[in-house]
Amino acid sequence: MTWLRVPGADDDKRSMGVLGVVTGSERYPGAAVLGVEAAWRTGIGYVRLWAPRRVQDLVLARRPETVCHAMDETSGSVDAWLLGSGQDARERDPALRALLLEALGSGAPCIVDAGALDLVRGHAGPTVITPHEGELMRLLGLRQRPFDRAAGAARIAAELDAVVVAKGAPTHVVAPGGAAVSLEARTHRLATAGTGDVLAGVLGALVAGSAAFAAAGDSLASMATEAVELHGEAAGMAAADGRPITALDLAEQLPAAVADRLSR
Ligand SMILES: NC(=O)C1=CN([C@@H]2O[C@H](COP(=O)(O)OP(=O)(O)OC[C@H]3O[C@@H](n4cnc5c(N)ncnc54)[C@H](OP(=O)(O)O)[C@@H]3O)[C@@H](O)[C@H]2O)[C@@H](O)CC1
Ligand SMILES: Nc1ncnc2c1ncn2[C@@H]1O[C@H](COP(=O)(O)OP(=O)(O)O)[C@@H](O)[C@H]1O
Repeated sequence: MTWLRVPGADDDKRSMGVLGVVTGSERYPGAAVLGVEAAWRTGIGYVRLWAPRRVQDLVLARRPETVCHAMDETSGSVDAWLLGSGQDARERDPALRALLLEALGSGAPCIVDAGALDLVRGHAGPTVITPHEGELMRLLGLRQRPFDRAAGAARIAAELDAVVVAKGAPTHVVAPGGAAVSLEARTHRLATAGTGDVLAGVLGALVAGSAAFAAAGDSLASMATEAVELHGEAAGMAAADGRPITALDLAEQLPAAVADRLSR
């Protein structure tokens, strides 16, 4: 079973999924580059990015096929939203807040990361959140380690009615109803900055590509599981022979990981 889409004669760029992305900031522009790169490399048809000009310029330098919008442009049509990577809620301006709330309230599927996690309670559509351990602690109101990440993820999934991807080693994917899987990546070389931003982009591509025919419920947890698997497989390829990897190395291996999965 795979959520990866292979285009056919009847497909076009829009039918392959339109992902709306609101990520990056003046402080963390690179997170937008990484997420957008990962979405393209996973096989999405169309990526639309809302971001400050500097972030747009950096994304376009790497991925000129991305369609960029100013923060005050109306949202238009997207199949799914990717929100929050490379943002800090404490530094959020009113335009960004309005855009995030509009996306979360739109009813479209949302992937919510990092600096948008504090707004997730306003979500109207099927939603996945991707907290790392520190972000999960914040959502749980915990101040001290150790704690049970799997149990914490299950509590938050039920409370928020959202799929939780609790990143780490292992990564726990928990559906709101409690169904859970734990996934070990092929390599611990993932312990490097920006690899979570890449995961969010992979997930965005899978959800946007699949939203037309499967929006909600268990499907979303299954998409999240496949995204974590693909991410771990691409990492294994990038880290062949134990070599160090950067987040972009990982993103560059995504097409090979996709092809490998489709050939099985
Ligand atoms: N190139 C770019 O643009 C990049 C941009 N990025 C963006 O940067 C933003 C900030 O994200 P962030 O993760 O660096 O810090 P933040 O969310 O403030 O949390 C830190 C607190 O959580 C805790 N903590 C516990 N476990 C942890 C874990 N596994 N990983 C990290 N922290 C963990 C830790 O506690 P400690 O372990 O120190 O006790 C600390 O208290 C975010 O928008 C992200 O998308 C990054 O993706 C990098 C590349
Ligand atoms: N030791 C490890 N072994 C395997 N995977 C890891 C390890 N440390 C981190 N990861 C994975 O790397 C990614 C890091 O994401 P995150 O903490 O959000 O970093 P960033 O915000 O810098 O992108 C997650 O997918 C996480 O599961």
